[in-house]
Amino acid sequence: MTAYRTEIPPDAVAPTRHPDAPAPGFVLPTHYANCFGCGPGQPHGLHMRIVVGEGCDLTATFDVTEDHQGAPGLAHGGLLASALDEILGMLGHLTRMSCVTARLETDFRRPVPVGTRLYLTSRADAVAGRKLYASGQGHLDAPDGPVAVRARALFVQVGLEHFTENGRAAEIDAIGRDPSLITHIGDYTVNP
Ligand SMILES: CCCCCCCC(=O)SCCNC(=O)CCNC(=O)[C@H](O)C(C)(C)COP(=O)(O)OP(=O)(O)OC[C@H]1O[C@@H](n2cnc3c(N)ncnc32)[C@H](O)[C@@H]1OP(=O)(O)O
Repeated sequence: MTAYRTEIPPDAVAPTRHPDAPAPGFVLPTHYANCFGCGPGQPHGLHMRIVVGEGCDLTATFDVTEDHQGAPGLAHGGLLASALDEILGMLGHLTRMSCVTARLETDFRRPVPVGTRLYLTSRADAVAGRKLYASGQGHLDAPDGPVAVRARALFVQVGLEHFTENGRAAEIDAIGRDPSLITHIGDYTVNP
């Protein structure tokens, strides 16, 4: 059997949904206007609409367009991995862990034609210190459609300095001039 580096370690615990996490059904706003996964500022981005679930889980849709092609009429695999990365990363809204992706393992099970609406799910599986283990999948054209892509991921919790010290100054400064580029939910923002 394959040994995954995203295998959950024995000292991990079940994730806890934060008491102030958004309610089930809440549509998460983009966390950053220029995010490729969810931002409106990216004309060819994924424009994902991510909805809070009942537990530590999320659902989303992603419409695959001609801008997302890898082979003729088919979605690029890296973009499908990006969609999973986005819905997995947004789980931090529920656990209130500001995380970045450390590892993302993706299985591509079926081709995804242009014109497909991909129904994505993600859930937090376990937490071990700063590490959040999560998994997700994408279904073709219906929430219970065939699984086309699935992933397991490890996210690592970071502080705000991860973004302010590593991000390009132009974009960090732009947020200083226009704070609405990043979105807070109540008193909280996941990142940047
Ligand atoms: C709302 C937001 C939605 C956004 C969705 C999209 C999210 C993204 O795509 S984020 C962008 C892509 N990711 C990145 O740029 C991250 C780049 N990597 C880094 O900055 C660093 O390597 C970082 C922060 C992950 C870890 O560095 P650091 O803070 O020094 O911690 P480090 O001690 O190395 O690792 C912490 C733990 O994670 C483990 N770990 C780190 N990387 C990996 C890995 N790739 N595989 C397995 N384990 C890992 C370490 O072994 C360590 O485990 P333990 O605590 O048991 O010793």
